[in-house]
Amino acid sequence: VTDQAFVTLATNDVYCQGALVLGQSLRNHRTSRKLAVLITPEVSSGLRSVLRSVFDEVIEVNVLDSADSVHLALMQRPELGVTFTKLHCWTLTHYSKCVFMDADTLVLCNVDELFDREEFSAAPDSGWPDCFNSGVFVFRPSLKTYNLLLQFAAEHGSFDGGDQGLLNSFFSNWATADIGKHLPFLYNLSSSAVYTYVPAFNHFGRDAKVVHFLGATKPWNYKYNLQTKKVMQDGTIDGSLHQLSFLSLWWNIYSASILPLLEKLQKMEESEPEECKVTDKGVNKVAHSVSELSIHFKPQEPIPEDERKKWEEGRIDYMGKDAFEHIKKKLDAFLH
Ligand SMILES: O=c1ccn([C@@H]2O[C@H](COP(=O)(O)OP(=O)(O)O[C@H]3O[C@H](CO)[C@@H](O)[C@H](O)[C@H]3O)[C@@H](O)[C@H]2O)c(=O)[nH]1
Ligand SMILES: [Mn+2]
Repeated sequence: VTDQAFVTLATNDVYCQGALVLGQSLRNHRTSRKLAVLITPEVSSGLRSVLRSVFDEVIEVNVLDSADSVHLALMQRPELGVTFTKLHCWTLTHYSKCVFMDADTLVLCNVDELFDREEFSAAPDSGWPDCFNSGVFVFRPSLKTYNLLLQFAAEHGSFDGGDQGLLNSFFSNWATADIGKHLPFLYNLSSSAVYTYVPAFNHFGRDAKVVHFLGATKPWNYKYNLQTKKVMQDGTIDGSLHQLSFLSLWWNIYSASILPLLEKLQKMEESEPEECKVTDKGVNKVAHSVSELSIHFKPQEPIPEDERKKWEEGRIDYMGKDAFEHIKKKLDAFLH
């Protein structure tokens, strides 16, 4: 089926890691639909090429690129920036129907049956079940809907500051109008909801189809040991076993399928002539994103506190001791 697609969004190299795992999980479960990812100019050239090896389409959108008065009204509302970006999925009019999935979701099985649903279908939000969660939804691309959404955003904003509030106000009859547009919660199981109703999770959880790592801490923020293949718990993680098994699954896909792609990219970039390396901003950006990940790998010698802090704050000395070569060596040490 070429006129239907799963669509996700990544506005930076870090969210790209999530998008890649999601895309890979859809491939692993043999989706018959196309895979598309929306990116913004901030995404580095290196990660774009990695995205292209998992997705059928990598589509750059600008954070604000609507050419009408709505655009101007939205410019006064910078806080709606990321929200606006998700709305771009309605512009993919070369598809007749799509399923949007957040970059922090993961499919556990083939979910192509979602395309039997109509716009606007979504699963209840675990925090307020009369609202849907906007991490997984079925929609029909349409410039008309897109423009109505922008206009709505400019006029009413979003009650939660994000796309979820906006979309719930726009598709305001979702809660009551048509039960066919209520996706089962199993299609958007928030990993945190697992604790709020443990018996239900124990009873129904085995049928989960999509996990959503909603909230501030994403899978890529946890530590993972590539040797033991375990997500490391060090006190700060409120460690439910179920949560941990979903996290392990995310990291297993990441280490088995995504890290090799990143490594291949690094090798290719290293073989480029030296002048090229210095001038191509993409290389540094990839080094940056890889280093962000590598801080999660257990260092063989403890990193002095101020060094670690520098890394975590993204202040990386590319040309000096944190140069690409060094970061790569560190990665290799954990990979082999
Ligand atoms: O800096 C960012 C932030 C978000 N995203 C994309 O936007 C999605 C939503 O952001 P996320 O961090 O996943 O939000 P959640 O923790 O899931 O929080 C909720 O609130 C968001 C804002 O309303 C909704 O978009 C989500 O669907 C909803 O689950 C991400 O998955 C990405 O696809 C980016 O690309 N870059
Ligand atoms: Mn999310």
